[in-house]
Amino acid sequence: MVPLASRSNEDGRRMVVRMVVVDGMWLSRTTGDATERTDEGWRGESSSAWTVGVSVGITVQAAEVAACGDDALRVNSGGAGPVSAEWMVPKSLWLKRNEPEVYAAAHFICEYQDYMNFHLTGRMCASINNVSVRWHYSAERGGYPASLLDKLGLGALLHKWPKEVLPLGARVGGLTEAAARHLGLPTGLPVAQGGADAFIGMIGLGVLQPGELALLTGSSHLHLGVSREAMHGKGMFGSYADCLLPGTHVVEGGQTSTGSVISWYKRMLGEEVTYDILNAEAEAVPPGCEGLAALDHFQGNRTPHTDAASRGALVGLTLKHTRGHIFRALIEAVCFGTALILDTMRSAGYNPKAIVIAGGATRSPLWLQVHADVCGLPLRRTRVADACSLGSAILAAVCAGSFADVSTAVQSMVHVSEVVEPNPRMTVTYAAPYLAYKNLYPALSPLFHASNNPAAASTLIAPSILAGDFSNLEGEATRMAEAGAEWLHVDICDGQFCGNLTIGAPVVKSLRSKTRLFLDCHLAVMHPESQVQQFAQAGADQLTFHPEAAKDSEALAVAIRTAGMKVGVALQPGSPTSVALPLLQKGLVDTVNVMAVEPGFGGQPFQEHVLEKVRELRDLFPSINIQVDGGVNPNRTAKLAKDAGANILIAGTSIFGSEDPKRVVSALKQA
Ligand SMILES: O=C(CO)[C@@H](O)[C@H](O)COP(=O)(O)O
Repeated sequence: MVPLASRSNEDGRRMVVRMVVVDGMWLSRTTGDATERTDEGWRGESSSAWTVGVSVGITVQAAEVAACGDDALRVNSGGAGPVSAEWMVPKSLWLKRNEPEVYAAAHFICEYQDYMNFHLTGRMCASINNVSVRWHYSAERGGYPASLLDKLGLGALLHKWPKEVLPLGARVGGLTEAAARHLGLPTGLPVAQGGADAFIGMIGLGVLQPGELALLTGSSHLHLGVSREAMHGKGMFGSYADCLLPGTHVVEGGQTSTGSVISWYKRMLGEEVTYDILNAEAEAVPPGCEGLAALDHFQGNRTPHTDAASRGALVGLTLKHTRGHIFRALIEAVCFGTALILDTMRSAGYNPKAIVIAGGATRSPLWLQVHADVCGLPLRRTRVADACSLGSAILAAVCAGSFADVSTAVQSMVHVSEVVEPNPRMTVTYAAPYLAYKNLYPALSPLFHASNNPAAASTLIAPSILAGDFSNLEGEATRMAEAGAEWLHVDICDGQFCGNLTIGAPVVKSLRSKTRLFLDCHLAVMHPESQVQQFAQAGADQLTFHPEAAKDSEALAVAIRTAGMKVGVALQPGSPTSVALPLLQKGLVDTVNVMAVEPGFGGQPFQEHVLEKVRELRDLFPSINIQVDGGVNPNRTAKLAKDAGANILIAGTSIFGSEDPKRVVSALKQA
């Protein structure tokens, strides 16, 4: 008998957590009463399983992982993040936080694929592909990411993750008797190590050489390029060392909605309108669609902007545009999105020379040609359209000994069927519409973010609780709600960034349970990145920080948004707007807090020079929230702030100091 960590069930029966399985989107655990290890593996059946949806809570842990700043996060957009909630480390962190007993008792934590291999062969091992791509593993840096795990308090994972990591096509083992019986296959049949579908698709497309890029198309586009060197950069994922073949690296980009946008449009037009009709109409439309541009972000953008709130758009419509124009504009937008991903990879040092394409987009000659022309690169198609299945067959053939290695097998089993050459003249023609496409996201992004905030158009009042009675915060919050305020402004001061020491996340958590007001938490603190998770868990609605105090403002803004809060950026009276502009231009900010007093204390005089910043910001960003904070009163300064363009007024003394806060809130709104 092998002793395993165990605990008791409610009914007193001993329950053994044998392993926790990280599947693509979920977490499951398998438990069993039998603990005997035999030559065939663990004896005993799974007796229960649970699953946890990614959306439920792992996003909070994903943001926490992204914010920890470890060097292993270079594969996440060069360290700028985010980290996907589907990846191993955030899921493990979720488990530790939410199911600490299961985490502690788990003997193995692994991928579903490792779990299947374990049941097929009795051997617990991981795939080099999964661990380099989704577990922050790097053979050249010592394997599993020990320092990242250490920072997150997850050091124990090093003993729970599989000890062995096998290359693609390696023999995991032979089918156990039980597995062979279950599957109706011979005992001992070799089981080959595999990996994530799209990466195995690279093998099926024969994309193994540096400079080659696989474009896997379907409802979304995935761009996977092979590189000789490691390279990391903003706006792309990877590179992942050895995830395909030893000694090479893979860079990753992606578009969330591509084929899905095309099929959405066709669906809208009814069944009688076929793709052949639409392709013919689109072919008759000149490149650039006579000024009609589209944005393909119907379900957000994966790279390079990594913005789940971004949305699709059609811009430049006139009465001359036809359904063929719109169809072509959508096709072009998807291709421009791919070109932008390739340009982003180029700026990180990766220079693709050829694209090998698979999937639905290959069925439209027009779409193929636009891809080639816009990207200025030849597109190769291969004989077997299902690249992922062929890739698996290649790995099986290598494992069975039919070929010496993956490269040799690819030479025999993958065949190019067609090369679509770019037309250099068309590549030049597309330069202007491509530029128009690139300008769409920065121009529209504030709208997409503001559309989450329908109240942005009218004046909102945010009483600053700093002027309230701290011995009765529930009563003060209720008083402000009754007075007609929509938000409650909470100043978090650490005694270092500013002179006062106020309150932190635990108090916000208590307030959250007592009020439905929008909790607008202003971090006037050093190291704001360390506070994101606490405030998300406390129930803050918006988290505002001072860029000067942040290690990486962009990463912080992404982490706040990923954690489910609105992003605020605060400018002290002496801070220029340039401190916030890069974040605003990238659409990462919901609210700018223009402080009219020094942070830390209420009751200071209003500094009128800050109004110039409000005017400048309102001109540049018509849809964002602009707050003016401090010294705001109904007599004079509220009107100055509103005339300059503020739509949220933060006022402490004038509201809490009044015997009739309702009258003051109403006067501030009407100022
Ligand atoms: O952020 C601050 C101070 O740090 C402000 O929120 C003030 O607390 C506003 O209060 P009054 O100036 O209206 O008293």
